[in-house]
This record gives sequence, structure tokens and C-alpha cells, in this order.
Amino acid sequence: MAENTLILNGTTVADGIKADLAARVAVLKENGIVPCLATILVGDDPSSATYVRMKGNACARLGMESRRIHLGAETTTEELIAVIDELNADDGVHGILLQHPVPHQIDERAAFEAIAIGKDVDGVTMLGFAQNAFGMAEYPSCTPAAILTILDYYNLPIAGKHAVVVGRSPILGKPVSLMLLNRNATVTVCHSKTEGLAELVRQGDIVVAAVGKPAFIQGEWIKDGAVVLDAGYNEGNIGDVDYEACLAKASAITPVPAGVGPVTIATLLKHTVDAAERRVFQP
Ligand SMILES: Nc1nc(=O)c2c([nH]1)NC[C@@H]1CN(c3ccc(C(=O)N[C@@H](CCC(=O)O)C(=O)O)cc3)C=[N+]21
Repeated sequence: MAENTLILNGTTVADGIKADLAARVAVLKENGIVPCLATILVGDDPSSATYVRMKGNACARLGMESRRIHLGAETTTEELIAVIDELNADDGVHGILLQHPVPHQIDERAAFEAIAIGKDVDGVTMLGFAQNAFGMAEYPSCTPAAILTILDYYNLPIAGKHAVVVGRSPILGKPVSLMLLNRNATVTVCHSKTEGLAELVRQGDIVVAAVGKPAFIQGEWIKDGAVVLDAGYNEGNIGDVDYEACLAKASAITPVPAGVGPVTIATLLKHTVDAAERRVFQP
């Protein structure tokens, strides 16, 4: 393989999504509505702050509104839920994103569950997850949805393929596994306790890296001609895939940066516009 590996350009995919959204935002504004995403950041983790800032900036560039809520590192679960309840009740807010991870004293699951289903544009609630598992979600988790959007944009087949997902987190590995299954892939889900990981990854026609360990997926693990999607976002903009080594084996691969990340953000904006349209056009 190697010579003609297709670089899956997430920036191009995201630009297409955002161009479509700009027209929809304009129509909403004619109807007196500015789509609004509320982002909640708890604590002072610098990379989380960067991602949240990128989400707010992306809203601004599209003429959308964003409310950035920044809570202290000592915030309790009750205080966080009280903030979420206020945003749930606020008609000016269409989508709510609670940035993961939150400080350890907070019950993150309880906080996610507090988000009203109609505003769960990030697909983090149990009901949103269950709807997604049945292929019926209005707002599937953004990074999993971004991965499927990239595959579809490049017309890469999913049905009948063996997809190997490395990682099983509630907003990434687990939902993307179910979404690939719903598209008729045969799915293997690997994780930190998996035995014989390299052998399993080697069977993948599609490999999704969602582990959270820099450059973890090795080139020797990649089957010749596999499609590799890197959903990792480690310190220093390093993905979960050993990029050069996997590039040499893959038929197509997402880089980091400019792969899955920008499509994740565009998906979040799209879901927020969807939510605003539902409020205006089907109240
Ligand atoms: N509730 C929740 N939902 C999330 O969707 C969520 C989250 N929590 N916590 C953290 C991760 C991470 N994440 C990223 C999104 C975009 C880029 C991204 O666009 N990165 C740029 C580069 C970043 C840079 O230039 O610094 C790129 O890949 O091109 C990265 C990371 C969303 N996450």
C-alpha cells in the first residue's frame, strides 16, 4: 500500500458542514432566533479550556451565540447540576455541552444526566445513548458521529467490514461501536483489559483509535489497506495513532490535527442549529 494513502481531511469535511449551517443560521435569524450553545468548563485544565474556547469561537464565526460558563475546580455535583438546571430552563439556550473530564469530586454521570434531552446536543445522557444505540438519536455523540460523517464523505464502505474499535468510553468508543454496528459493520471492541490486542487490530478493515494514549496504535498492527480513524487528542496535538507508521500501511487515515477534531466541532454546531430549528419550526 503506502504510496497512495488517502489523507482524510477533517477540515474540508467540517468546512462543508459549516457552509450548510451558515445558511440555516441566517434563516433562523430572520425568524428572530440566534442558535445558542452553552459550554460548561469545570476547573482549570488548560487543554479542556482550549477545546471549549474552540467550540465558542466556532459558534461566533457562524454567527451563533455561545454562553461560556466557567466553574471553579472545587465545584460540587449539586452546584454543577444547579447550573445545568438553569440552562435547561433558559429558552435562549438550545444546546448544552459539559466538557469532559470534570474534577474527581464531581459525579460526572449525574451531571450529564441533568442535561435535558432536548438540549443534549453532545449526546452524553443515558437516554441519548440509548436512542443512538437503536439508531434513533436526534443528537448522537459528536465524535462518533464525526467518524461516520468522515467515512461517508469519502464514500468508504462500512457494511460488511470488520471494524475494530480500541476504547470503550461512554461518549466515544462505546457509541461509535454501536453506530458502526447499526451500519452493518462487524464490530470488535477492544480496551485496556483486552488480550492479544495487536492480533485483533490486525483484523480490522476499519480501525478506530479512541484510547487516550499518545501514538499507541502501532504500524505493525494495521492490516494493509485498512482505514484508520484517530479520535485521540493528547497533549501536544498527538493522536492515539503512530501516524507515520500507520500511514505506511493504511489505504486512508485521519491526521491529528485536522482529522476527527474539526468534524467533531462542526457536528456539535450542527446539532445546536438542529435544536434551534426544532424549537422554532416545530414548537
Ligand atoms: N462533553 C465532551 N464532548 C466532547 O466532544 C469532548 C469533551 N467533552 N472533552 C474533550 C474532547 C476533545 N474534543 C476535541 C474536539 C475538537 C478538537 C480539535 O478540533 N482539535 C484540533 C486541533 C486543536 C488545536 O489546534 O489545538 C484538530 O484536531 O485539528 C480536539 C478535541 C472534544 N471533546
